[in-house]
Parts: sequence; C-alpha cells; structure tokens
Amino acid sequence: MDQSNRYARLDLDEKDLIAGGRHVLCAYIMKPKEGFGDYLSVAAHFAAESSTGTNVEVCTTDEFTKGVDALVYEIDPARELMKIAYPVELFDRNIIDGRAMLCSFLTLTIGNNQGMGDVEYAKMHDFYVPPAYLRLFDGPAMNIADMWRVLGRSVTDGGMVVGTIIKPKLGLRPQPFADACYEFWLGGDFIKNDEPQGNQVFAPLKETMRLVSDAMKRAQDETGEAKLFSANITADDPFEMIARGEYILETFGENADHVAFLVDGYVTGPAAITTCRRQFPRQFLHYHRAGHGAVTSPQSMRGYTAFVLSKMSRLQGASGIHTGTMGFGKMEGEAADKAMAFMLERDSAEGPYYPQEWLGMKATTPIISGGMNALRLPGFFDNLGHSNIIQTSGGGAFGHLDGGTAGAKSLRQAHDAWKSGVDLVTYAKEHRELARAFESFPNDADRFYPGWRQKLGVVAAAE
Ligand SMILES: O=C(COP(=O)(O)O)[C@H](O)[C@H](O)COP(=O)(O)O
Ligand SMILES: [Mg+2]
Repeated sequence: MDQSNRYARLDLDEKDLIAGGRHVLCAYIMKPKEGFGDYLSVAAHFAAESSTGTNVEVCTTDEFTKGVDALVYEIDPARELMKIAYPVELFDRNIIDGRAMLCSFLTLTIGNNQGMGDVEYAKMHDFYVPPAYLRLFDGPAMNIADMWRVLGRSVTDGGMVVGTIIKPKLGLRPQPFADACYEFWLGGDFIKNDEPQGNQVFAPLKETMRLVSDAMKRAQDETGEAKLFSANITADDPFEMIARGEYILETFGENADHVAFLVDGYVTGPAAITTCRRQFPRQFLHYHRAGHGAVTSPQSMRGYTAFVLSKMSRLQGASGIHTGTMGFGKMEGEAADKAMAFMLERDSAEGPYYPQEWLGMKATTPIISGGMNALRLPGFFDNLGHSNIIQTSGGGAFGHLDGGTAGAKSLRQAHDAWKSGVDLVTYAKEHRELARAFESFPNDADRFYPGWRQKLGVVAAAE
C-alpha cells in the first residue's frame, strides 16, 4: 500500500520546519528492498511505522491522529537520503516530572523501522532537536570544567586531562591494581576503570576501591596535586549501580569530588545513563560506549552513526563521552570526526545535515582514547584545534619502557610541547620521559617523526 499521500509532504521546507519548532528532524541513509515499490512509498511506510501508522489503514485513526503523523519531507533516491519530521508530541514524557526520555526518541526514530521487510537498510546520520523538546532533556550537570576546578586549573581553558586506563583489562587483583593507579598518578591526573572491571571474584569492588582510595591519597600527598578516578558502576540493575556509587563515594570520603562514574551506555542503554545522571548529579558522568561499533561503524548500514550517539549523550547528560581518536589511534575513525567533538562542546554547531542550537545546555567533554600515546597527540591536537579534552592512554602509559609514571609524564610533556608550539622531537631532547616514549613506540616514531633516532642520539636496537 502506498501511504505517501498521508506520510510524505515533499512541499515542506526544512527551514520552515526548524523555524516552526514543532518537529524533531532526522536524516537517514535508506535503501528500499528490491521489488517493494518506489523510494517515496517505502519512505512513507517507514514514517508510518515510526509514528502513527502500520502497513494498512486502521479504522481507529481519527483527525487528531493524522495531525501527529511523521512526515517524509525530503528524499534524494540517488544519494539514498531520506529526511523525516517527527512532531514533538509523539515522544513519551515522564509521569514524574514531564521531562523527555531518550528511549522514546530511539523507539520511534530507530525502532521497529530497523526490521522492516521492505527496507534493505536505514541508518540515522543526524537529527535536529527544537528548543521546546531540547529543554526537556536533563543535559550534563558536570563536565571537564569541574575536573579542572579540582585540579586547580583555569576553568575555561585548563588543557588536557592526562589520563589512563588500568591495563591489563582484566586479571589484576586489588593490590596490583591499586599499585598501578599509584604509579600512574605520580605523573598523571586521571584514571579510569577499564570497562569490564567491576566486582570480579578475584578483585572484589569493595576491597579494590578501598585500596584505590588509599593510593589516591598517597599520590596526592606525594605530588601535592589533586588526582581523579573514574569508577565503573555499570550494571543491569539500577539499584546495583546506586549501591556501587554510594559505596565508592563513602569510601573516597573527602576525595569524593575527585571521583567520576563510568557507565557503559551502549550496552546498558539510556536507562543506565539516566540512573547515574539523576542519582549522582554531583559526579562527572563518564559515558563509555563499548559495543557501539556494531551499529555506528561505517560498515554497518543500520542503526545510527557515532555522531548521533554522541549528540544523544549530551541530551541525556553525559559529562564526557568517548569520541574515538579521529584516525590518530587504534579504533575506527577519521579526521572529520572532529565535527562530533564540536557538536558536544559548542552552544551552536553544524552536524552533517542539521545545525543545532543548544541554548546554554552544558557541554559534554570529548574523551579521546584507544591506542593513543605521547607521539600521536600533536597530530590529534592539530586536527582538533585545541586540547581541552580528557585523554586516556592505557597501552600508551603502561607500555612505556620505564613504566606508568614515565608513561604519564611523557603524555603531559607531549601536550605541553604542542601547547607551546614546539616540535615533539625538539621537546624530547630536554624531556627524558618523552624521549623514552620514542624508544617505547618505535613504529609510531618512525612513522610520524622520521629521522628521530639521529636527532635524539638513539642507536637502533639490535633485532
Ligand atoms: O580501553 C580502551 C583503550 O585502551 P588503550 O589506550 O590501551 O588503547 C577504551 O575502552 C577504548 O578507548 C574504547 O574505544 P573508544 O574510545 O573509541 O570508545
Ligand atoms: Mg577499554
């Protein structure tokens, strides 16, 4: 059945829709399945399934229903582009406070439509949120500015937070885990649990957190600097998350404001992010996104992009979210991904299809992670244009030949070199930990800094 007479309005203009403020707009790359009608009729069926309709007319539909139909307002079959306007009234709101919920946005815009028999694939690449809907989201309560405040830095331009992830990913007992924290903190600022680390039998959370809290105190005494820890509270059960969070805050005591909470938001979904955002509004909410590649990878033609995931995380109130390394680390990504960071940080930003005004909603901080080390930082900052991010190097810190403290120092030195506009090899001549990072990661050194051995007087190790 062709539903385009009801669910398509190609005469609607995007600028008017934005000015009207009544619609959430979504841009998809959609391909109809061979033999299932023309592009517009499949697009209209998609809009029907995503809002008020189904594959047939139903006798219960009335005039009001038709007023909240999602409408296809633009198609470009050659580019497989389809844009749909969703009336704001379609989205579910809490009974407790009338606020918006991200799960409803997902259920409609990227829900049943992902399994339609007449759609070969459909992936959301961008969305626009009008002011009347935007203001119903929690948005971030905290962000990097709160970390800078704890670290005693400028709260507007405090620079890179030097971070790591405790490696190995799993398999450390509580004491070696806390020892690794202490070692890194002697040179760095911030440590996050790797995402699978929680309450394993060989590393009970309560014992581990007591020891990490003690390691933080000792590192702070030793260095005279504040240290930060992002603790994983991800769980299926919100009560478990709250129990973990409360235990951790109590255990860190006077350092509770040095603690962030890590929630793996793709595997647990919006409910876990909101549990943390609402239960612990005074803590930095660290959105980790393990598994997101299943839908966000450019190889996946369904789901949504990493850009969309990032934008949703700001609405939900993530203080920081991983944005990948934009092609400079080990995970999939490209230089153009910086648009993702700008959408998170700025009050007004351009997405691939839509502009967005955030109307003063706090920024979400990009967290840069995945195969990074000191040698890869300058190129990354050149591309992004600033260094006001949280950076976590796991292998890049604990893979340093001289250990975690030197690894941490090498990362800070790389940042300082970039900030002061000094070439990394030149800076390394005066900074031993950075120089040893070249020797620690010789493949990267050869790739990014040809001739570094001669300049640093390093003789190639005999193979
Ligand atoms: O443990 C790591 C990286 O470890 P290492 O520094 O040793 O590579 C993180 O889970 C990834 O950054 C996730 O990827 P992304 O940040 O792209 O979500
Ligand atoms: Mg990890």
